[in-house]
Formats: sequence, structure tokens, C-alpha cells
Amino acid sequence: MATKTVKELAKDSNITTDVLLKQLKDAGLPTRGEDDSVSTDEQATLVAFLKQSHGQAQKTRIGMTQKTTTTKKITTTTGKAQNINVVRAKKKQFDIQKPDLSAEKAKAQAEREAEQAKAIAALEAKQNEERAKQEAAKRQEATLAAMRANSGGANGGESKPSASVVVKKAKKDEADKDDSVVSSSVVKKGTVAKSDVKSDKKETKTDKAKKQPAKPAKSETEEERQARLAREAEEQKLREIEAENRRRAAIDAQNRTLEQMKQMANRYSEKDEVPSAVVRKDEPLAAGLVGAALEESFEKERREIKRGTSSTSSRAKGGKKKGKEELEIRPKSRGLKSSQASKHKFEMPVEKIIHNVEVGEGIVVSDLAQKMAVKVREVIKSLMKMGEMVREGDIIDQTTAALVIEEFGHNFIAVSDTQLEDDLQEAATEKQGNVQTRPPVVTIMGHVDHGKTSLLDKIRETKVASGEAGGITQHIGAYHVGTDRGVITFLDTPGHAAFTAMRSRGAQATDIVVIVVAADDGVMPQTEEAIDHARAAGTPIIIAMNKMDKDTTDPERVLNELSVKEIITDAWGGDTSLVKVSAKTGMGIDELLETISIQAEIMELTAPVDGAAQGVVIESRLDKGRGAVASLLVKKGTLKQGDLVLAGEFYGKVRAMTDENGERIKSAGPSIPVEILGLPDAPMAGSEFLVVSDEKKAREVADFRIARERERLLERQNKMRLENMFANMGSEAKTLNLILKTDVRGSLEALLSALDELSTDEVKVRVISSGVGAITESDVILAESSEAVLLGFNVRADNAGKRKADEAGLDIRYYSVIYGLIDDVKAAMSGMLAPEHREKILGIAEVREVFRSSKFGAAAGCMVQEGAIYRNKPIRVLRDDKVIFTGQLQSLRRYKDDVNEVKAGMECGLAVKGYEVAAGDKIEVFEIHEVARTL
Ligand SMILES: Nc1nc2c(ncn2[C@@H]2O[C@H](COP(=O)(O)OP(=O)(O)OP(=O)(O)O)[C@@H](O)[C@H]2O)c(=O)[nH]1
Repeated sequence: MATKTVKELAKDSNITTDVLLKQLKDAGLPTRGEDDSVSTDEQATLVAFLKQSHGQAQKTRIGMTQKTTTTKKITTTTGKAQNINVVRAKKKQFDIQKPDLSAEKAKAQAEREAEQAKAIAALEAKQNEERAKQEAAKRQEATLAAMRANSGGANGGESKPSASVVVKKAKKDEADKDDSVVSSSVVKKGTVAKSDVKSDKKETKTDKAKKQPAKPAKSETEEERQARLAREAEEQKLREIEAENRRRAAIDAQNRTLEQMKQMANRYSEKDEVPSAVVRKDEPLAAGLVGAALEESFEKERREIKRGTSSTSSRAKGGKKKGKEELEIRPKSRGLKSSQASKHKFEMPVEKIIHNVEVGEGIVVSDLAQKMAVKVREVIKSLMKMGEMVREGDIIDQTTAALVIEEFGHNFIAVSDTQLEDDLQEAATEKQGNVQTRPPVVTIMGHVDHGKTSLLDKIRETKVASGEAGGITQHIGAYHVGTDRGVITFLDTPGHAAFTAMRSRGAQATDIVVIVVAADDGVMPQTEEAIDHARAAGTPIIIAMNKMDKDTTDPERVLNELSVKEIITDAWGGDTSLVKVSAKTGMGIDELLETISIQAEIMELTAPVDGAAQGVVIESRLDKGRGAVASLLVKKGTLKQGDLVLAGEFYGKVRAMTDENGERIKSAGPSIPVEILGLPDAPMAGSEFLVVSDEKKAREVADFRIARERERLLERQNKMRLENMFANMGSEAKTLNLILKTDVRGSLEALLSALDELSTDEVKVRVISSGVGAITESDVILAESSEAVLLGFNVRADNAGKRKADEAGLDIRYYSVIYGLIDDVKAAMSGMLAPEHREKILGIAEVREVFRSSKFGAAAGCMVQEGAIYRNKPIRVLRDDKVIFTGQLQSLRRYKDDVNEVKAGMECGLAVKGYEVAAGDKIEVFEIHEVARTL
């Protein structure tokens, strides 16, 4: 209410000045003119007077408020769903019966009352408007204060209403006036402490009381009125002081908070420190609204990070929304939540850790990165700076690794690759003594159906089964027989696959190779392969000419063919023993065994008998009932039941031990095969085994072997690339091993003589195996074990060969021009294998059917088996894995459409320009691209 002139007041009240002047007079206020002013106090007195004198008349209508409360679910700006109570208040007016007055009196009275009611209503409306303004301002102030003043009650806030209550109060007042109000009682669990609630309630009541204007008593004298006014003025002043104090406190709190936030921000940006969890412990803001606001900002940020929106822009938005959100903020502890939220934003401080990086003779680049805890690409980058172009899976040597480790600031520690094993070996060997002659270990190899199995069975039958009548023989991968000249052990998995598999793992289990050649069939491809394998291993060969009982034998032819393979037998005055046998009749078996024994004697095979056993794993498998079953061949010492065995990558105690007849045995000496139970898993055939005393050591070595095995495989794959052959050759005798397969004998001979001429004093070219036909699995195995490069001239690897080469990571090089092959070998010999043009096979399609059409001639219906067939790339036609035509496609179709490309798994029709393909042929699409020489 402001001071107004009589005129203004009359206008505001919608009455004439005369009426107002009369009312003022009636109210006992001094007489005045139209332009004289009416003070606020006078206005209040006038209102009180009018109310008092016309109170009865006012009561002819009474107002009642009807309230309905409903709960609404809303989503706040922070994205939380919350329930709020919505209170709808409806005011209704009811008429009450008027007192019975005479008509005249009533009319006059009614007129007067109407005028006065009008004036009162106008004045009240004005007062309400002003009060509403004041309260809105107050509310705003209170809200601001509430948000910041409660920063842990640092400013002596204990007697002040808590933030929520302030907010509540403001809202409550509003609710009292508004017709429809959303109450502030946001439904939340466990928010305000009980004591707070109590004091808040009290406070709210007092506040309310204070706010209501004191009603003048009916018989208030002038003196009393003055006193009341003075009291009211005093109260008003106090309220203002209180509000001012609150405002100041709020500003102080806000400043403090800003300061703390600044400090925190500085700390994080400097050190990446862990935030709130630590700050909260010793700073008061954790419990307060500011803490909650801060936490809310973290939460918001976290959500935005999830959503991928910009944090800066959203922070700005958040600032704007703050005012609204205050209604939902309660002073509750959210320490845990906050610390969780902060985890998303901040990370633990990471101090650089210096690693001790142990490196053996070489290390795989990715392993090195892992040991230093850095990204592989960082290591590759650093190596590139040193001029080393490497890939993730490449192996670098110890010196290079040392440089990289130092560059990354870690400690390089050189270790011997075999240190751990050497220690174990040394410990085992120390106890070994009593060196004695040991039985020879023999492998039987030869061409398919030449009688390997029959021979092994016959030997076993005559020498074992007869002696151990009733014994159930079982296949454990080896058996031993007793002869007059001593024991002989046979590895009873015939064929070179097993032999080579062992050798490729570095285990030289076989002392002597018996090559079986059927006297009626002669030297066949696998006989040649067997010879190659034995030679590559440097193992003495004995020829068993089998099936001598047959009429169709032709020993001379066999001897002749053997000589072509440079096997000159003793029958022809050579140094290779030959024994004529019959696996069917048993003829020559004893002589064969005797020859083996003599050979063994010449070799002077000895081994220590006492002490911890060492040897090789011949076979292993997982048995459903018994677990891992491993066949071991003891090479040194004696294996006993209960020994702790480390075999390949596994170790365990020997629970049970049996011989090849299924008999339980307690110990096994050199060259004796046994089957053991007790390992946790099946070790690879060809792995070495060792008896150890220390389980800890066994575990260490097992771990080391796993890592080394991986390295070995990668190393071998690298080594066996033709590009790397030169670098990998030893410094003294450099030999380039090759395995050559060609389409026809003519090209084989031409290539062999051309390759023969390439040998120089420094570098020898050695074709360890060659032949006509596809590259087979056996070729790949041989290449793997003898570190040879596989070369195919107009031939390809068959499926098994391809699979094996992929497994072993071997590179097979295909050629179709003799000079191309010779040039590559020459380049490899000089270490100058320059970037070259190499073929890449893009796709293979198999011809299923050939159709004839008058328009296109012969068209082949094909199925694309690998990659894709391209219309415009060069092609080859393969028949039985041999190249029979090279050229290009005339057409490529999918149904009736000409297409440029057909992918694997799809059918297509094609025609080859200038060549008629047949069903079963393969169409190979290739391209020639330049390959940079890699290390
Ligand atoms: N007449 C005669 N037949 C024999 C002799 N040795 C083996 N055979 C027969 O030749 C065939 C092949 O014998 P295997 O022992 O299975 O030959 P393998 O070399 O082990 O054959 P793969 O296991 O397929 O490599 C069988 O039918 C045998 O009976 C022999 O000395 N004389």
C-alpha cells in the first residue's frame, strides 16, 4: 500500500470522492480535500473501520475453499522421474439468510452496503496485489538463499529453516492464494532429518503468524492503534533485517562454493585427482545443497557423456534450469552416489610405472608392448624410427628390444631363453649316473600298402605276443621287443607324419628308420618321401624289401630304383643295409631285427640309467574316464610312479604307469615306452618330458614353454619365407632347402638341372624333395621340419596340403615360368630378393557342367568356391591341380545377365577365351601385384 490522494484512492476503489471523504470522516480520520493524501496507515484504518462497521453485511455470503490433491509424475530437467502432489483449491461462495429488516431500511442498508463492499473489495484487491509482489520478491530471495545458504550450515544456519522448508513455505503461501497450486512436497525418500522438520514446522507457523496483519480490536482506541502500528512497523523492520541477513549469508555461501569449485577444478586439471570422495570428507559442502547441486552437475555430465552431447553447452543449459530444480533439491547425503558419479569423469592418478622387462633371444613385438604396458602401435612406431619395419606378430632380437625398452623408460633385463629349462635339466642330470647301452628306437616308413603295419604286427606277434601269452596288447604308440642281441623299441605309428611331427618339435626320438618297399611294386612316391625325411633328419636307413613270398617280386628293379634315389644297398656294395622279408610268412624278420641291432651297436647308443627321467611324448589323448593319457618314451634316467613330470606345457604326478601290454609297471628305463596317467591335459606329440622335484619350477617352465611355443611358431613362419631364407642361413654353410613339385616330369628335370647349376661356394641349393603332382600334406610337413621353401611349378597344393600349409603358416610359391622360379631362387641366394611381381589368387570356381549354345559356343556352369571370379582378370584352368591353360574369360554371367564379378557360394556361367573347359576343371582367377620385400 502506498500513500495516495483521495481522488486516486476513490478511483482505485470505484467510488466517488464524496463517498470516500465521508467514509474517512466516519472512520475518525481528519477531514481533507480531494487532492489531499491518505497515508498507508490511514488506508489500513479505513479498511478496518469499514470491515468492522459492515461486518454483518459481508457475512451475507460466505466463501468456502474446496481442496483436491492428486499425485502427478513429472520428469525433472535432470531427467529424474518424480512424484509431486498437485493441490487444486476451489473457492465457492454461499448465500446465507439475511436478517428480517423493513423494506425501506433494508434498501438503504443494501445500497450502503453495496458501496462499502465495493470499496473494500477494491482496496483488498490492491492490497493483495502489492502483497503478492512483495511475497514473490521474498520468495525469490528465499529460494536463492536456500540454495546456497545451507552449505553445511557453515554460517550458523542451525536456527534457520532448512532449504526445503524455505521453499515449502514460499510455496505454501502461494498455495494459500492461488486457485490452483502445485505444492512443493516433492515425494522423495528419507530426505530431511526429523529434528529439522520439527523446527521447520514451528518456524513456519511463527512466520505465518508474523505475516498476518494484526486485526484491530473492536474497541481499539487511538492510543492502542498507534501502539499496534508501531509494533507492526517494528516487526516489519525485523523481518527486513532478517531477510537481509539471509541474503548476505546466501551470497557468502555462494562465493565460498564458487571458490571451492574453482580450487577443485584447478586441482583436477593439474593432477587428474580423484575428486568429490576426497573433497567431501573434509569439506562441509557435501551435506549441503551446494554439494547436491555439484553432484547433480556431475550426474548430468555423466549422462551427457553417455548421450554424447557437449558438456559445455549442457552445463550452460543446466545453469538456466537451476532455479526450477531448486524445488526438488533436498538436503540429503548422496555421498555414495556422488562418488560413483565422479568415477565416470575422473580417473585414479596414474603414475608412470617402470617395468623390468625380461627378454630372451627374441621377443614378439606385441608381447614386448604388453610387458611394457604400452600400445603395440607405439612400439611399432618407435621401431620404425630406428629403421625397423615390423608388424605386430614379428619377432625382434634382444638388442633391438633393449633399445625400445630403454626408449620407453623401462628396465631391460636379458635372460637366456632356456635358462629356466637349463636349470631344471641341470638339476635332473646331476642325479643321473651309471651310463649304459640303450635299446635303439626304430620307425618304419614306406609307401601305402607296402606292408608297414603288417611288418610291425609280425614283429610284435613273433616277439611279444608269444612271450606274453594272454596279455592284451594295446596301442600306446610304441612297443619294445627282446632279441638275442638286446631290446629294440619300435614306434608303432607307421608313416612319416608321426616321425616328422616329432622331429619338427625338435625331438629326435628315432635312432633308425626302416623303409619298407614292396618287392613287387618298387620305389613309389611315398618311398621317396620317406627317404627324404630320413635323410633330412640324418637318421640311418635300413631297407626292408617286403612281400618276398610273392611270385611277382622283382628285387633287381627295386634295387635299381633305390639307386636312382641314391640309396645303394649292401647287395650292390653300398652302405645301406637291405633285408628281404615277408610280413606274411615271417621270413627275414629275425634277420631284420639283427640288422637293426648291429646298426644300433655301430651307433653306440648309450644313456644314463639312474636319476630323473627325461624323454619324449610319443602320443597323447584325453580319455573320458581316465583323463589325459600320455605315451612317453624314456630316453635317459628312470621314470617312476609318483614322479612329478613336466611334459610340454603341462605337469603332474604320475598316478599310474603301464607298458604296451597293459601291465602296471613301477618304473621304466631308457628307450622303454610307457603310458602314464596324471597330467592335467594332453601334451603335444613330440614334446619333451622331464621329471622335476620342484612344483614351483615346473609351473614356471610350463608358463615359459607356452610363451616360447608361440614365439617359435611365429619365428618359423617368418623364417620360411623365401625372402627371409638368406638372412636365416647360417654364417658358415649356407644352404637353401627347396621342395619342388611340377606338372610334368619334363619341367621337373629342367628345373632340377637349372637349380643344380645355381649352387655356389657360398650358398648351396638343396632340393630335398621333388616330384610330379600337387603339393601334398606330406610335402608341407617335410618343408616344415626341414625348413624348406615349397615351390609349385604349374601345380597347386591339394586341399589337405593347403590346410596344412595354412596351419603351419608356410608360404607356398607358385610359378608358371621357369625363369621366374630360377630368378627368385637366385635372388633369395644372394639375399637380394627385390620387390617382385607376385600372383595373388583372387578366386576359384569349379566347373560343374558344360553346355553348348549356338550363340556362345561352350559355356561352363560353375560354382564359385573361394574368393570371387572377376570378368576382367587373368585366369588359369586347372585340371587335377595342374595348370592346363592360362588366358582370360570371354564371358561371365549370373543367370542371363553379364556381370563383372561373382562371389563365393554363387553359381555362374562362364566361357574361357580360346579354350574349352571340362566338368571338374577349376578356374582360378588371379592378379599380379608388386610385393615389397619384407623382413
Ligand atoms: N603277400 C604278402 N602280402 C603282404 C605282405 N605284407 C603285407 N601284405 C599285404 O599288403 C596289404 C597292405 O598291408 P599293410 O600292412 O596294411 O600295409 P601298410 O603299408 O601298413 O599300408 P597303409 O597302412 O595303408 O600305409 C595287406 O593286404 C597285407 O596283407 C607280405 O609280406 N606278403
